[in-house]
Amino acid sequence: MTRITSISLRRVLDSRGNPTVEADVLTASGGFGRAAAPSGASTGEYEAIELPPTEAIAAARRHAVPRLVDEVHAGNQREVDRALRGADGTENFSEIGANSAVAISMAAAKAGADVLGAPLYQHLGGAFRGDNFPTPLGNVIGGGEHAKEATNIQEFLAAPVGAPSVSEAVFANAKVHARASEILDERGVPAAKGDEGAWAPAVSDAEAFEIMDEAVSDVEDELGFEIRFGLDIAASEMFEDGVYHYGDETKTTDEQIDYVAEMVDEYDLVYVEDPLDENDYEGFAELTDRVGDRTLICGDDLFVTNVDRLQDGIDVGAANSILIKPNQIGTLTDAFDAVELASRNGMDAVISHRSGETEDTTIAHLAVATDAPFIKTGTVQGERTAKLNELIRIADDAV
Ligand SMILES: C=C(OP(=O)(O)O)C(=O)O
Ligand SMILES: [Mg+2]
Repeated sequence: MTRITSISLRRVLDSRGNPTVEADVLTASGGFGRAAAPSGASTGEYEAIELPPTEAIAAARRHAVPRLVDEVHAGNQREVDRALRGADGTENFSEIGANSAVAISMAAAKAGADVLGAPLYQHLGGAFRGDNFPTPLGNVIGGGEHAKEATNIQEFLAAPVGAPSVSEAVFANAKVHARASEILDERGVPAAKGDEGAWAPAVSDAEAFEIMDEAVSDVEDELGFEIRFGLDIAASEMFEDGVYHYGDETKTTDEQIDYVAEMVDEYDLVYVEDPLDENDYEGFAELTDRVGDRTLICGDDLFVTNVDRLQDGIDVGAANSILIKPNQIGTLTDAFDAVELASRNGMDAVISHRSGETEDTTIAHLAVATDAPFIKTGTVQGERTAKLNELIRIADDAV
């Protein structure tokens, strides 16, 4: 029933105005799935390879489509993803591009769900999923690779951990985003927006901490449930010549660990992603040892959704959570394997968007299917609200 009968690939626009790969998958019984690849700006050194979309599409048509059409079943995700890996033949999808691979992998999952008449999260996660919902981590203030002349730290993320429902959490983040804008106005600081819709003011990191703290407290008081915040430091982007660069200032690794540990305690941070360089497993382990009992230390560029890198991290105690971005590794199967390895080792798996996105909503379903404690998918802006609104629909049983 779910035998794949056709795959179409095309270039569509992403949120930065760049082309990306979109895939349509059709099955023998009329099942249909469509998905598009996202794209990172602060990419990890060890991510699977994103090819220019025209090349990725041509290579996938030549190598992958013949191995999939009439050969595999969209309902059998491992079969689909094994065929994609076989067609590519490299470790990092450098032949067909992780962008083509992930678009086909996700479109096949949707086609499989369509045949079953089930929501994607149920197809991916089973009948026992859908009672728990991830807390959205909302990017409110940011800079780094996502905006020029703004904070050094890439993302300041609101985390409405006490929200009674996913819908109230989503609206709480939007209120924190709006309140941050008012505080910036009060301080006379103009702010454009970065790639993910976060405010990108020309303020120091110290001032951004203060603004975030105030915005979160104000909205917490107004709504009456706990809201905390977290960070994506994206430290690999700051690391050069053995030190971390904060504008004109630098920090050694020991100073960086002390700084992050101090911020965790001063601001009661609930989440810290990539506090250290992507090659510094030891530094991650030291920081996790110091503050991992009271916050999530999450590896994004560190693990790149890759089970081998995750296993290396588990072996030395680096981080207590992993960020899952399907396009970092190329298929849903690989992403699920990373989630499973993490959870078998007592680590949380946080599902994430990329800074370049489309209206695709797969990650909302993935977060529910994997019982993720958090999903990182922005706060406002159409390509971000697409996922947040889908979460609201999933909770409402309206997908
Ligand atoms: C979402 C992120 O940014 P990008 O997609 O640019 O890697 C991130 O670093 O977590
Ligand atoms: Mg990151």
